[in-house]
Amino acid sequence: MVDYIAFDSTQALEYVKNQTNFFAPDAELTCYEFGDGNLNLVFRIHDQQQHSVILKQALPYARCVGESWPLTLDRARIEASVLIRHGEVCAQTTVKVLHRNDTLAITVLEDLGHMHILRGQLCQGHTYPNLAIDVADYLAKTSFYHSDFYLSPAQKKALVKEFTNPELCAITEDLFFDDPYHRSERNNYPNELQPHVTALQNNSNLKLAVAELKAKFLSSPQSLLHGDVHTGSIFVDQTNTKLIDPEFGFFGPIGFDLGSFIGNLLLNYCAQHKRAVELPKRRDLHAYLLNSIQTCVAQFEKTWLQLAKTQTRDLALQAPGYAERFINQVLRDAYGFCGTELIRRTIGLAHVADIDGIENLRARVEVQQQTLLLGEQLILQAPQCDTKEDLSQLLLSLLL
Ligand SMILES: Nc1ncnc2c1ncn2[C@@H]1O[C@H](COP(=O)(O)OP(=O)(O)O)[C@@H](O)[C@H]1O
Ligand SMILES: CSC[C@H]1O[C@H](OP(=O)(O)O)[C@H](O)[C@@H]1O
Repeated sequence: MVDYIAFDSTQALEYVKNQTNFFAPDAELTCYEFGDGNLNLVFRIHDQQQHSVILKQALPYARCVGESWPLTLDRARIEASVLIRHGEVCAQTTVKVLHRNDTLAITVLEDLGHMHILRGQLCQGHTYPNLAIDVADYLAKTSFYHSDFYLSPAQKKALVKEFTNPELCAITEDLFFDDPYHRSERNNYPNELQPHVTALQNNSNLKLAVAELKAKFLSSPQSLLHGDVHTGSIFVDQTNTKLIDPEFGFFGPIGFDLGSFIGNLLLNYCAQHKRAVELPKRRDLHAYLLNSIQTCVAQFEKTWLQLAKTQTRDLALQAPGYAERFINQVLRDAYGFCGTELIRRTIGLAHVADIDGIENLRARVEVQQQTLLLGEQLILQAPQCDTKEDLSQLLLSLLL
């Protein structure tokens, strides 16, 4: 067995040439690294006929920080395994794994280069008609089929063990639930925002509500999550949607993935206020984003309940009304987690291009104030909402 080494482009090319059979033996191959995420290397290897594959390799540290932030290579095993499992229940929206090598922390993936990363597209004002339904379908199927409703207790427990992901979960625990609410060296925001950050960090009701959400994240192994459903982890075109990058996957609260997704749509919604977008176009984008959130939540709930009605295997969980009660709580959780995504992307370590791309400082700070306030109110008020209609009303009232 070859020990781990971090590849350069030549080594990535040699690996694909010698250890896989994607290309003919005499193919003339080219390789380059183009990863732009926070954590890993991403290489594209292609021949002269436009056939290509992606080789993703984990580094023993977080790429965005460097060797001072060591990070487990096991994340490559988690990522490939989540993709395979999610692909088994929702192939249409999951990037295909073509090859894996857990020792080298390598996953070879289908190349989605003909599609686009959603975040950049939304920033440019492009819209995708199937996005909301596709993401809802992915979230409903992947979460239902890995939950206690479907798996036997023994299967579920074995999977919870297989997908224990302590180091990556610790990043989420720190960045979502701790750093923004305390002084932390990792926090990152302009001085102009300090009064708002101070108010947020002194809000004891907010901290209590965040504690509830963190406790849920720490100890609710409801299903196998993607763990990082932001708009930079979604490839889109006018017909298809593909999720990538589930290295933060673990058994956690189902609402976390849905909340992260709608949080990222809302970050873009708020940023559109200050982009150089003319009013009619901005209204259209806002309507599209709001409609996508509502459609995604409604479709997620509908698909989940249909699956629960027809495919629940656990006897007690078949009790009439239980699935409805369960999914209602998942939606409340989702809006709360959505609030934590809004806040951590505004003042925490990892920002989003939607906001950071606004060049004018005053305009950017105004958007940051809005995302902080929206996040705060969602976290505080979602637990009081009884139905998805109440949650939707809450969101609409906060966006007025
Ligand atoms: N299957 C793929 N096809 C094409 N490009 C990809 C693929 N997977 C990743 N990429 C590119 O690499 C970038 C970083 O990938 P990502 O999985 O998000 O890395 P990280 O884990 O470091 O965040 C993506 O933004 C995208 O541009
Ligand atoms: C130091 S990890 C910060 C942040 O990065 C991850 O996103 P990605 O790897 O897709 O860029 C994840 O959201 C983490 O919270």
